[in-house]
Amino acid sequence: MASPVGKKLTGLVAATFTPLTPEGEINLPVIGLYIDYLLEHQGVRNVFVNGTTGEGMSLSVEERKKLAEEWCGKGKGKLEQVIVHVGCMSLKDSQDLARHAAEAGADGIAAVSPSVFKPSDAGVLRQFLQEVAAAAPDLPFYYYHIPALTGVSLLARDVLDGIEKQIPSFRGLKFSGGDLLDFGQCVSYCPSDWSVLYGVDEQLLAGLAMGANGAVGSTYNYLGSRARSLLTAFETGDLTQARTLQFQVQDVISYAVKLGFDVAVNKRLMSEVSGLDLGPPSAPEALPPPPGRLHRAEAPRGRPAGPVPCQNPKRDG
Ligand SMILES: CC(=O)N[C@@H]([C@@H](O)[C@H](O)[C@H](O)CO)[C@@H](O)CC(=O)C(=O)O
Repeated sequence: MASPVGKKLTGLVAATFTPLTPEGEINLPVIGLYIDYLLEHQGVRNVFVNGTTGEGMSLSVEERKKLAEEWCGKGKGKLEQVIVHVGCMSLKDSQDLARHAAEAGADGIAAVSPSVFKPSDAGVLRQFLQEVAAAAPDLPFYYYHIPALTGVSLLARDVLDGIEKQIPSFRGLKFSGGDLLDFGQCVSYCPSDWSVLYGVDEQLLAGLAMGANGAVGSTYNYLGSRARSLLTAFETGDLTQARTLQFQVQDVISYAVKLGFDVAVNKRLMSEVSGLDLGPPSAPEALPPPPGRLHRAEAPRGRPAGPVPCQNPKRDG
């Protein structure tokens, strides 16, 4: 079992999609191929499973367990870190998933805030996170901050206040929001052995400038290679190149936004770029656009028509 003082989580982390059959059942055999694709074509060695992109909140606890087992089992010896998201509306389900992730061999767990009955203040949320983390005390624990989806408008910095005293296994957070004041305050609060991971892929460079140790995001599934180059350019001080690469990522994302960028469109984009059959989104997403649309529809304004500028092993070898 991994120790909470295990390797610091840095670099890119792909927030994985959940492969489904056309009937909506989880499609476990795709996961081994998915891992090979991330490693071989995107150079991404860390994954965040059952999060927003993975539609974790729309899956049953049993489905989430099977997915966690498959990612941990097939990723063993290949991936660097498998972080399993265990957040649920129910504390008991979250604890059950946390215990299960530890048994399955995860390298860390993360949890979002409950979002129907929302915590009234940061202390209440910290208490919830503490009770989840305590179910798997030997695993590094991360807070997953995504206010636009949870509707929980607490500052992440307030959630962090004194959290190390309540959660000895606490090792950082995934910050999926655009408030760079709050993000900077988190960076400044966190000790150097914690990981502060930024989660808005179109603004990664801003997150890095503010001190992010890495990034978790959906687009690193198919733009991972480009985003890695961005990280390298930033680390070597080549801001011009880093900005150019960020603009390219932004072009793809704003193109997808015009197609109604949601999990359905995002998943379809990943299927088309990777050649993996990830299937439909989980209900109740809108139906995805017809196959091929994402590659053949008009290009972003001012750019030549053609496929989105991603590496495509099916076409590019
Ligand atoms: C709202 C949302 O899904 N945000 C994504 C981003 O990667 C996002 O897709 C990207 O920045 C494009 O907007 C991640 O922050 C979410 C994530 O990492 C996850 O799936 O757990």
